[in-house]
Amino acid sequence: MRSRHQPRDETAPGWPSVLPAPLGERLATLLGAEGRAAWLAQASAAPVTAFRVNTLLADAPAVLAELHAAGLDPAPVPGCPGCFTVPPGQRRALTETAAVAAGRVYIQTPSSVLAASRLGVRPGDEVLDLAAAPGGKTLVLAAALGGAGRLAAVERSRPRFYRLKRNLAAHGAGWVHTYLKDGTAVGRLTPERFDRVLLDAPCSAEARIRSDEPATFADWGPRRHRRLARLQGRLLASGLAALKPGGRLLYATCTFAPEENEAVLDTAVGGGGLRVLPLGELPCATRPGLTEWEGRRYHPDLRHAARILPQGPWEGFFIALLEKQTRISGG
Ligand SMILES: C[S@@+](CC[C@H](N)C(=O)[O-])C[C@H]1O[C@@H](n2cnc3c(N)ncnc32)[C@H](O)[C@@H]1O
Repeated sequence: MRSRHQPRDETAPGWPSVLPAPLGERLATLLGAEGRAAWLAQASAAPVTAFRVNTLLADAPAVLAELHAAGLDPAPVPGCPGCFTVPPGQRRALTETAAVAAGRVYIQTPSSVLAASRLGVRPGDEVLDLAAAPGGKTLVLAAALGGAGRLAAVERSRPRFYRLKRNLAAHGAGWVHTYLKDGTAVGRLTPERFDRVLLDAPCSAEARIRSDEPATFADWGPRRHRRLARLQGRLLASGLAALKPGGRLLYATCTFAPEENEAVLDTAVGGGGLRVLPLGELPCATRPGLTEWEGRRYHPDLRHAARILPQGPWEGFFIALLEKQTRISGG
């Protein structure tokens, strides 16, 4: 099947004609020529098999011993504690291990683990995961709570909500409070309640495009960016409303589109009362958030956001950490 986007190979040498040509042009601008090549390599190959040891049920040395005994060769992902990869030929064997079946291992890209970790959940926090299914990041947040605090996970899609519940139960996180709900309503229902909010927003998933799976890019284009940006903006406003003053919200997507990232954040940050916090040193290749795109200027602090570049075990991601300012009492 051909994409409805007309290929223009002459403007993007080496770009497969099956993929939308404007996507190739945008990725070159957003990620650089090398970043686009790395994206294309990931889009054209089977995904790297990475996993996280689920510390709610097991610890890394025991799990590694178990996997070695099963004939697997896990290798650590530098800078992502508890994350490992297995060689490409071992994906199936990994999925068939007792460690996966019993929930000691969760197959997940390190970028996803990194995103959830950068929210900085502390034991005792009240935490909200506003778009939670299937629950990979909820599990990271649950582990960070260390048995203290409260975690609420919201999901709008009914089938995905039940998948989330099953996943949490199977991974020792059945205690997480789950809500089948539209996340855009949560801020109004629970204003200023949470210390930490994760918004892993529904997005156009440009980092998950596979050149041999037309469904992953069939709808790609400006109309989809605009539609998703409206939803992302409403979810972000809701998440921020649910945040206590002084609390933090981590905004993440697995897409590169500025319309779904900086533009969404710029609207919120422009409203005042928010800081975009530096993310600190990241263990993977990144590009800073944009402060300008296609003639539109964004808040200068959005440079503190990061695009994780597709490279090795790292999938493309966008992350930004926001802090809601505490109110200054009037004199
Ligand atoms: C990127 S996925 C989340 C992945 C998840 N955080 C993880 O790491 O496993 C986005 C999720 O948001 C859900 N979603 C979409 N619109 C929503 C809404 N209005 N309220 C709550 N969830 C929504 C989607 O069904 C999808 O499950």
